[in-house]
Amino acid sequence: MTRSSAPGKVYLFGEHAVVYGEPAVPCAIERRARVGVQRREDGKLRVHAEDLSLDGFTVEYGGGADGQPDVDVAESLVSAAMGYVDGAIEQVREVTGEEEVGFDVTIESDIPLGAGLGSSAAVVVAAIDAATRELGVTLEPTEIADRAFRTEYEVQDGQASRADTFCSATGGAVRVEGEDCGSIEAPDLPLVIGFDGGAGDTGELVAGVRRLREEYPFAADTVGAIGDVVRNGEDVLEAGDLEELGRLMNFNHGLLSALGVSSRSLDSMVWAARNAGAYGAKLTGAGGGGCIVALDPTDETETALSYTPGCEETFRAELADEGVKRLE
Ligand SMILES: Nc1ncnc2c1ncn2[C@@H]1O[C@H](COP(=O)(O)OP(=O)(O)O)[C@@H](O)[C@H]1O
Ligand SMILES: C[C@@](O)(CCOP(=O)(O)O)CC(=O)O
Ligand SMILES: [Mg+2]
Repeated sequence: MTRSSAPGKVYLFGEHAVVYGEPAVPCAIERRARVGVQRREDGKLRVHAEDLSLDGFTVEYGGGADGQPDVDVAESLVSAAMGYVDGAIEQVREVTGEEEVGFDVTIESDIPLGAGLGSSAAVVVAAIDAATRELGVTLEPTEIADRAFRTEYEVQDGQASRADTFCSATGGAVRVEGEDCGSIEAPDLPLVIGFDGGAGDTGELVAGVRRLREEYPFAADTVGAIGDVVRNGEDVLEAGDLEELGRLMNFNHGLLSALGVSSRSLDSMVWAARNAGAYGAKLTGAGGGGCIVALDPTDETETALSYTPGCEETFRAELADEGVKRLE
């Protein structure tokens, strides 16, 4: 068994707009997905994902008579849930040249699913690293990031940026603009997360923004305005000015809201954080439901969020300096 872990992330700025070539700044956080992989001689792929919202299930497929998963839930649910792992293993087969190889894959994750903390990228990055090493191939984090991006790109129907996967593979704070990905310096950020217990469908939400952008020139301008906020934010981040950083995060949230990707519970949590004195707060990731990120060095935001209807969980997030990690 070969095991790897990879971190989730929050977006300080730039989600959605990054899909259209604007810059974005995600930061890796110490919540990880751990993936264990063991080679199988029969060419099948068997995935055990305890934490998946499908109630902990095991699927076996790839070598069966009809190639269908052997599991007693709707096919569409399984393919939605399995797309990322399946895609990661396809990348491993391609890069190692072992086209017929099978694996037992076990996934454990502290990252809520579909909540904007990048669980998909963390699972894909950790799976690619563990499975390639299981076959005796060690890839550089940038190569893992690239392969993981291709997986997200396919699962999200050709609508994905390199931001989540690069951030998860390399760790720390990163800046992504199109194919340009690099690490940046970030001060110690007092990140507080609020989670509404729900999830959004990344593919659907990205497609919704794309439609708006095609239909309304001012929606395209809104995407461009997010890019301007990010460009401003980069300088402010370098200067370590948390108050201004918070103001820009608030602005970024408003623009995302205009693009239709916020929700009632995300907005409630954002306002609870602001009223509690946070420097700023915004949704993180694809939106539709899931998590917000706020900046607050005091306990006020966490306390306020714990009393906010619609907020199921709140916690402080530490920046993860390390990206993909090789375990034992
Ligand atoms: N613990 C896990 N086990 C198996 N698959 C997972 C796990 N966590 C996430 N995934 C995959 O990632 C998908 C969620 O990704 P996505 O919709 O992009 O949201 P996010 O990346 O914000 O968490 C899940 O539907 C599933 O396919
Ligand atoms: C909306 C988007 O910018 C970020 C999605 O983040 P997440 O999967 O919700 O964590 C899509 C992308 O960059 O691929
Ligand atoms: Mg994702």
